[in-house]
Amino acid sequence: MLEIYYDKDANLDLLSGKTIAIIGYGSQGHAQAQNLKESGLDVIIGLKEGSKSKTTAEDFGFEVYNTAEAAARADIVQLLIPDEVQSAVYKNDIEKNLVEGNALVFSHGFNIHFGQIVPPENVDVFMVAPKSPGHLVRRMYEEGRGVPGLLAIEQDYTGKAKEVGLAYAKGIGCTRAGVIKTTFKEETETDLFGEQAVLCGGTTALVKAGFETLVEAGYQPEIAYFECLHELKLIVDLLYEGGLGNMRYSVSDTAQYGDITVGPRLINDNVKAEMKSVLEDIQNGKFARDWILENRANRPLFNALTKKDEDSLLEKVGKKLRGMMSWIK
Ligand SMILES: NC(=O)C1=CN([C@@H]2O[C@H](COP(=O)(O)OP(=O)(O)OC[C@H]3O[C@@H](n4cnc5c(N)ncnc54)[C@H](OP(=O)(O)O)[C@@H]3O)[C@@H](O)[C@H]2O)C=CC1
Ligand SMILES: CC[C@](O)(C(C)=O)C(=O)O
Repeated sequence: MLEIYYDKDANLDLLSGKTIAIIGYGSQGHAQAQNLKESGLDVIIGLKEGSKSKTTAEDFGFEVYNTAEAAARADIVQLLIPDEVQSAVYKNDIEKNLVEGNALVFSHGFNIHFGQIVPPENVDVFMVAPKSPGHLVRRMYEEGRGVPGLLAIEQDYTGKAKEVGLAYAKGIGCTRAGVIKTTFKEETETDLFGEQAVLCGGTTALVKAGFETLVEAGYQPEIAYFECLHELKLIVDLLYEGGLGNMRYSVSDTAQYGDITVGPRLINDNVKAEMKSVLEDIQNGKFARDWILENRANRPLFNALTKKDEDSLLEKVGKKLRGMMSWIK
């Protein structure tokens, strides 16, 4: 049954007098730390020796410690470093500094769900996962808005993990938009599926295929870029604001006819069967194993495929055209 929580359901006072260590000051780390601080909470930052993020965190007024010391000083330790390094950092710096009744927090369930981190039984383990890139977690909070989030409780040693988790979600602004209760398994599998099949992988593959089809047919790359990438943002804004109906209200009837008759020719039963297979690889641990091994091998596939896209005509044309639009950072 759906459990969804808003500001009125969360009590920030549960976090007063507690020190929250944010480990990592990247996309999620800077956003969650800054939002929590502006929500009136006591936040410190934990970083590795020689971290590039140290000065940025200090410039915002944070006290920065090495990872182990930050964990030792905190009641609540939120791991916001990349998933692929969390297990080693946890083993080296965090595990020995957790004491009874502390909370270990995540924003994605990968390492708990796939057994890469096994916390002691005498701490709370929960997840507050914003459904948004970190920079928008921050921007929306600053604008008095918020992004939705998910809350999952893996261990409730203190008996207060859910209330503390909701307070944390309120501190970063997620209860303004709605926080849904889930499990580590559901968050991990749906998040990986979403980023692979739709949000990142599905979208970039669709954009590239559309751009290449037009360019290979002899059309100007700049027009193909505006059509297949630039305008996508404007269409997605309409979907975000009011669903399919809102987008279809704003586009021409000609576009809507093409949308409803031609879209399903492309995203057809074969694509859905492939999506199912992608989901199975997530559920059976194949994707997790591949990603862990890819990192142990120093990312040969990750680097080669990223470089190929960086060198593509789509990226070169986009850079040139965006350079003419001063409002795009
Ligand atoms: N990115 C996002 O928007 C989202 C992320 N998440 C989850 O949030 C968590 C954090 O992800 P994200 O914010 O993308 O992470 P980032 O890649 O942005 O994290 C960068 C930070 O981690 C530090 N770091 C990098 N490598 C190491 C290391 N080996 N040891 C110690 N510190 C290190 C960096 O230090 P330095 O500056 O020195 O390099 C920097 O402070 C993950 O669990 C992710 O799945 C969940 C929802 C969305
Ligand atoms: C879509 C990518 C994401 O899952 C996110 C921003 O929510 C991520 O892990 O970065």
